[in-house]
Amino acid sequence: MKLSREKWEKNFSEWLDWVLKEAEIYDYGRYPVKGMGVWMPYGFKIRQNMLELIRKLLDSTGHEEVLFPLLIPEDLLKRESEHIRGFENEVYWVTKGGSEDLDVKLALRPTSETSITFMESLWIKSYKQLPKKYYQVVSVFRYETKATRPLIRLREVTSFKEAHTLHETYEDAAKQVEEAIGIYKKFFDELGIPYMLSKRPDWDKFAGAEYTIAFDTIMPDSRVLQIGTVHHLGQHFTKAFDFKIQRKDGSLDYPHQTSYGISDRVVAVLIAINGDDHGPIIHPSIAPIKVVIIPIPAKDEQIAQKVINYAREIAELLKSHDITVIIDDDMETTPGEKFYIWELKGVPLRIEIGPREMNNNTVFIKRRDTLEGKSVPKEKVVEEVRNLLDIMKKDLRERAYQFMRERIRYTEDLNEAKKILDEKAGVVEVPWCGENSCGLRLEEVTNARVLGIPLDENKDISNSKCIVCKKPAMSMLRLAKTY
Ligand SMILES: Nc1ncnc2c1ncn2[C@@H]1O[C@H](COS(=O)(=O)NC(=O)[C@@H](N)CS)[C@@H](O)[C@H]1O
Ligand SMILES: [Zn+2]
Repeated sequence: MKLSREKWEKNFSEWLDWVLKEAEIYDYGRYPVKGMGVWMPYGFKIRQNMLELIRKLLDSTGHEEVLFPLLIPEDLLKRESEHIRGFENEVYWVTKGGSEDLDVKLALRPTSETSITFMESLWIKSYKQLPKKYYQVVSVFRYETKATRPLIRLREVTSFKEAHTLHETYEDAAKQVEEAIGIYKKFFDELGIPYMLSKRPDWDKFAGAEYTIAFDTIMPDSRVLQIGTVHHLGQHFTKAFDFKIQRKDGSLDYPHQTSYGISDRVVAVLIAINGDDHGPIIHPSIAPIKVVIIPIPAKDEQIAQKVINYAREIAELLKSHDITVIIDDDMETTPGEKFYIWELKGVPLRIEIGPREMNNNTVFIKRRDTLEGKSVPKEKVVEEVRNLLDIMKKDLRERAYQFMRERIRYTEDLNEAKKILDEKAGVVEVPWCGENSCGLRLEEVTNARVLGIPLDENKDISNSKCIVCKKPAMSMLRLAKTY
């Protein structure tokens, strides 16, 4: 059975606002600072489970978690010229302490390359200490001037996981970029989040990077959201900090760096990616509640109490097998109202228990994604719940990938590219000569953003012509309407 996705697709931003508030995930728009919201308990748990997953992946690949100060002195932040040029319009400054003016302006970190490189230059002297792979999970602050949106475009990015690595050579750092891409692939795959991998064009790489590789996904409104980025920073920051190490051959040289980050956006995608008009479907990997048990009351008091006792038995059984479950035995609400709220919270499985289930020693299990249900004998409930959660993981991922694939189109006709992006958004792939001028021209003509060169597919374009200048195409180029 397919639930309607009318609202979800046609009015996605209203749908997201409605879900975040009604499901008590994240309260946005009422806290009296623009671009800053409040994680409420249920949402906080989803966020914690998501961060636990990325921490596991980083800790198991030699990364060490650290914590750097929030405030970065002006001269440090401005040390790398490209970096500050890219961020200067987005930096929040602290200029007073109490009633005193500070003699040095302090930035609220927009990201931490400068503070981390500065400290590394005091800690690291030799290639023997390399590679170093640090990460931190912090708030970063960016005075975003484009429309702020809950989780998607914040001014306080509260779940910013930034990794910063240090290497002897350019090649070592390039290998680290590949490792980081692998880690993010595992992370998004485990969460069932579909992604495209593109190398950003030179004019849109991270400020202070050699190159940027980005993970993008297509949201329900068919606009593209950048959900993670990996940057090769070369020696940009180590040169700016005059930070040299002794190399294997005894010479002194600036080490090479990478950095890679994800943010609250991952939670926004998790909530949105498999939603329908009843609400989100929280992926079983990070759902705080895997199963909600809803007792169906009987008229007779006696029987109603027995049903609740039987439901509690089932709950204990699931809990004893480490399945997070809750019983909604609130006598004030009807089963229908309970179905509504728990579908809105996106709990993957629901177990309905009435007098019939109690008498037959069965339970009735319903999937949140298809709302299909089936009766299961009590002794099979643990096995069946585990089995259904695994099936849902697979189905949710496939359904999300199908949604994304349908919105990637290829064309060699500039007008058609413009038409597609205007009418359907999504992603358009076109043959490109590799000249930046043609890429920038494309953005102008289509009023869309170049995502970059695809790294996850190689369509044969050997005899295609650049969609702008008709010279032989060197590669494909992706364009999209983005957040
Ligand atoms: N204002 C924002 N609100 C929510 N998420 C954001 C915001 N700005 C960036 N992000 C997310 O954070 C990720 C990393 O940000 S970034 O600028 O691309 N890269 C860095 O800051 C590098 N220092 C790597 S951590 C982006 O890919 C994007 O998914
Ligand atoms: Zn061209």
